[in-house]
Amino acid sequence: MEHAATILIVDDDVSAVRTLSKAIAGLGRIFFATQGDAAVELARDQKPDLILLDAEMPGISGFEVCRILKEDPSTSNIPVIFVTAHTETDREEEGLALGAVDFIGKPIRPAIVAARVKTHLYLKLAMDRLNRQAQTDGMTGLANRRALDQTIAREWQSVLRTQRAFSLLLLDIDFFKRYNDHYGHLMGDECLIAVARALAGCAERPMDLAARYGGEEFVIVLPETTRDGACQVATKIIESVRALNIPHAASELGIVTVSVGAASFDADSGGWSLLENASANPPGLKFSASELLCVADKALYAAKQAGRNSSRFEAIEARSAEKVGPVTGGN
Ligand SMILES: Nc1nc2c(ncn2[C@@H]2O[C@H](COP(=O)(O)OP(=O)(O)OP(=O)(O)O)[C@@H](O)[C@H]2O)c(=O)[nH]1
Repeated sequence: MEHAATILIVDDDVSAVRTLSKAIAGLGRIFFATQGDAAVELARDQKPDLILLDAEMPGISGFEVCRILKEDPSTSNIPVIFVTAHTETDREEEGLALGAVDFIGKPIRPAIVAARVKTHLYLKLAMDRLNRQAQTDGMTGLANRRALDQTIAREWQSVLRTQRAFSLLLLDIDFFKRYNDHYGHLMGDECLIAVARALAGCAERPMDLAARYGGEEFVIVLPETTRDGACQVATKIIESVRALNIPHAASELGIVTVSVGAASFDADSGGWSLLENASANPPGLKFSASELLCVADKALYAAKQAGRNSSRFEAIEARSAEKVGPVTGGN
């Protein structure tokens, strides 16, 4: 859902803040800072949709604020408009070279400020919408494969840096071909959407990510989660899908079920010893996040072999699947 735009005004002159606020009233929620360091903090915390930034301020200058924000991946996409009395060409060039989208001269002309802010807010919100769409699976609303790959790559870097546990679940709807054949593809799509909704409800922590991997396969990314935690989520997923109680006349189980393969990179799963063997140098590590996904795939295969509607965990080194949690009934 689209949120109301937020605009940060940064100027050490309070009367300028007031004039700018008046000029852009009605275009979004406005908040302000009168110093550069407070502006950086607010931008990181609030992620405004646009910043009107005074170029000359005591302490950290507006140019320096812009440089800091553009170097930080969490704030680099926030458009910055410089507002300054120094409108010489070389100053303007310098500001634009730092990544600002526009340059407005003082004294402030309210109609010009409002028009430019409107344009840049429109572009920012449109870009946000496109980015969201590019990361979302159109049918289920879950993260798509691109978002999944990006998340895994980012989290994997964090695992190597912090040596925090990391787990992946790979899951697949049981006998889904038969479901499509029996009920038709439209009902198949409805089933995928319902299962996806159940999965989203199981990935509860803010850092968890539920994604559609492709077809009727899904992946749950569980950062900072050990093998025990991953196995608990796997069990919860199986129970949640069973609780949907979607009839599946072409399955021996009578209802739609899923099988889950779990893999973890943590102290118990041999992950840390792999890191140590890489002579404390992560680039030397002969193991990658995609290999962890292969381990989860092996575990999923084992769950399918064992009769479906269940989860299996596979350790990195031993590569022998173990049953991770009893799933009662229907099996
Ligand atoms: N309706 C629908 N079906 C899809 C979609 N994506 C993949 N499928 C179907 O999912 C089915 C997957 O079949 P299989 O890979 O043989 O797996 P399965 O029948 O679930 O069998 P097991 O995984 O062994 O339990 C195929 O029939 C695909 O056509 C989709 O977006 N919508």
